[in-house]
Amino acid sequence: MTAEHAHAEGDEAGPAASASVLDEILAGVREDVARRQEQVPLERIRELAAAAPPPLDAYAALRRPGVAVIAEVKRSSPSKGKLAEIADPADLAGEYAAGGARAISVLTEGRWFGGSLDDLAAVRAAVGVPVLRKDFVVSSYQVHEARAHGADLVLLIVAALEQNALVGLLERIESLGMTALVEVHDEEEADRALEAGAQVIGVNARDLRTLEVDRSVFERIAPGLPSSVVKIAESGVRGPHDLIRYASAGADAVLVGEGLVTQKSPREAVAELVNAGNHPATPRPVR
Ligand SMILES: O=C(O)c1ccccc1NCC(=O)[C@H](O)[C@H](O)COP(=O)(O)O
Repeated sequence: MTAEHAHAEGDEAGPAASASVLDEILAGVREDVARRQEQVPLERIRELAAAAPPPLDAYAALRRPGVAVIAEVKRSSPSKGKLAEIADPADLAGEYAAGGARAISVLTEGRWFGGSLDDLAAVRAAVGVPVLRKDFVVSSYQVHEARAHGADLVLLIVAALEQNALVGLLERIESLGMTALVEVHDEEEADRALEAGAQVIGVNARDLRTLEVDRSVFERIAPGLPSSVVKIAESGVRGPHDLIRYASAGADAVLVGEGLVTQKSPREAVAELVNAGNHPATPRPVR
C-alpha cells in the first residue's frame, strides 16, 4: 500500500485496509529521519533545542476545567487522502486559538500527512497555547527536533515502540521540559503507557493498523486510567455530540483533525466544540 492509494480502501476504512499501514509509515519515517540527520547532525539539533524558548506547561493547560479542544493541522491522511489545502498553517492555528483551542496539534510527517517541521515552527510562532508535534517518533533525534521547532508536547505511539524505547523517549521528552502525549489503542498498551510513567494518555479511536475508527475504545479504556492522568480522546470527533460522548466517559480533552480542517470556518467549528466542552450539562472528569 502507498500513501497515494491507502485511502481508496473505504470511508472510515475497515479491515480491508492493510494491516501494515503503520509499519509502512514507520519505514518511511526512519528513512526521512536518517536523511535529515545527515543534513543536521544530532549535536547541532541538540544545540538548537537547547537554544529554543522554554516550553509551555501542557499538562496544566489540559487539566483546566472544561473539556479541552486540541485542534489539529491535518492536510491529508492514510484513511481519507487529501482533506484540506492549508497553505498557511500559522493562519489556521491562529483561527483555532481564536476559537478557544487549548492546544494545537501539528502533523509533521510528510509522506502520508503532508506536514513538515516548518509547519510546526510557523504554528509555534503564531499562537500562545501549547503545540504538539504529532508524528511517528522513533528516535531521540526527533525529540530534539521537536523542541528546536518549538514543540511543548510530543506524541509517542505505544504500538510503534518497544517498551525500552518508549521509556527512553518519554524520559528524553521530559528532560527537555516538554510533555509526552502517549497514545494507546487497547488495554495492554494502556498498561505499558502507565508503566512507562505517562501522565498524559491519548486513547486513539483509530486502529493505526486497520484504520478502523471505533469511538467505544475510549469508553472501554479511559475508566481504568488513574485520575491524575490527563485523558485525551483522539479521532472521530465530527461535532459536539462526539465531544459530549467522550466527556461522558471521562475525557479531559478531545483531539480533532478532519472535523475541523474540512469546515468552512475552522474558528467557529472549534468554538462550537469549546462551548460544548464548557457547558454546565457536559459531564466533568472525576478527580
Ligand atoms: O488519520 C489517519 O488516517 C491516520 C492513519 C494512520 C495513522 C495515524 C492517522 N491519524 C493520526 C491521528 O491520530 C489523527 O490525525 C487524530 O487523532 C485526529 O483524527 P480525526 O479527528 O479523526 O481526523
